[in-house]
Amino acid sequence: MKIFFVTSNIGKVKEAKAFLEPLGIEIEPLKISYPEIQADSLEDVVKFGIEWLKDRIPGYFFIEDSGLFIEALNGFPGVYSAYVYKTIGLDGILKLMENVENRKAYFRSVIGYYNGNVHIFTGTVQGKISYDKRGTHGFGYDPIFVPDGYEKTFAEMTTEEKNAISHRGKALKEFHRWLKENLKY
Ligand SMILES: O=c1[nH]c(=O)c2ncn([C@@H]3O[C@H](COP(=O)(O)OP(=O)(O)OP(=O)(O)O)[C@@H](O)[C@H]3O)c2[nH]1
Ligand SMILES: [Mg+2]
Repeated sequence: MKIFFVTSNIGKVKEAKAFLEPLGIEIEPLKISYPEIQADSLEDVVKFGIEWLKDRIPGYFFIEDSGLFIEALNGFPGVYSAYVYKTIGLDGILKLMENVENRKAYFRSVIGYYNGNVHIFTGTVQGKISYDKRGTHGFGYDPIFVPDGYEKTFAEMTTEEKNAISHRGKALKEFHRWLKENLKY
């Protein structure tokens, strides 16, 4: 089966393909930008996005909204992660975290799939903000995020290694489980 993935982020496409294509689900990326509302939760952003997109996409599709939530910053950048990444970037976050001992943070991913109805799948990974940027793989905040139980950042992992433990990997796993049960492919 083929599903559209509406996103402007090729890093997300790479991860979704690495996860779902070996399972027999073809992913076709569609770079259509949709409004991302200023909401309190990633779920609300995803639900609004689906409502806006559903009559514009020629088939079943999903979108994904994700964010980095830093404990010492009361959850910032959270739902604003993309904007903060584009403005102050990794150096800005490291600067905000200078002399901050509590490095705890988590990533959250919310996938919304539309097949006539909306289905939501989520994943979280706990970790820490590093003191400097490390690694060249991945995208976004990967060079400054160290998942719990590891010494290396997400950017020092291969796509497969990251998918096995990441927020998006967990959400994709839930999504795949649902597809298998409901489509019997
Ligand atoms: O280190 C990271 N590891 C990840 O696994 C990850 N996933 C998302 N992000 C960043 O968090 C923001 C999400 O915003 P976001 O969901 O709106 O994505 P986006 O705008 O890049 O693409 P899209 O909205 O077109 O799909 C963006 O700045 C992403 O770079 C990540 N950073
Ligand atoms: Mg976005």
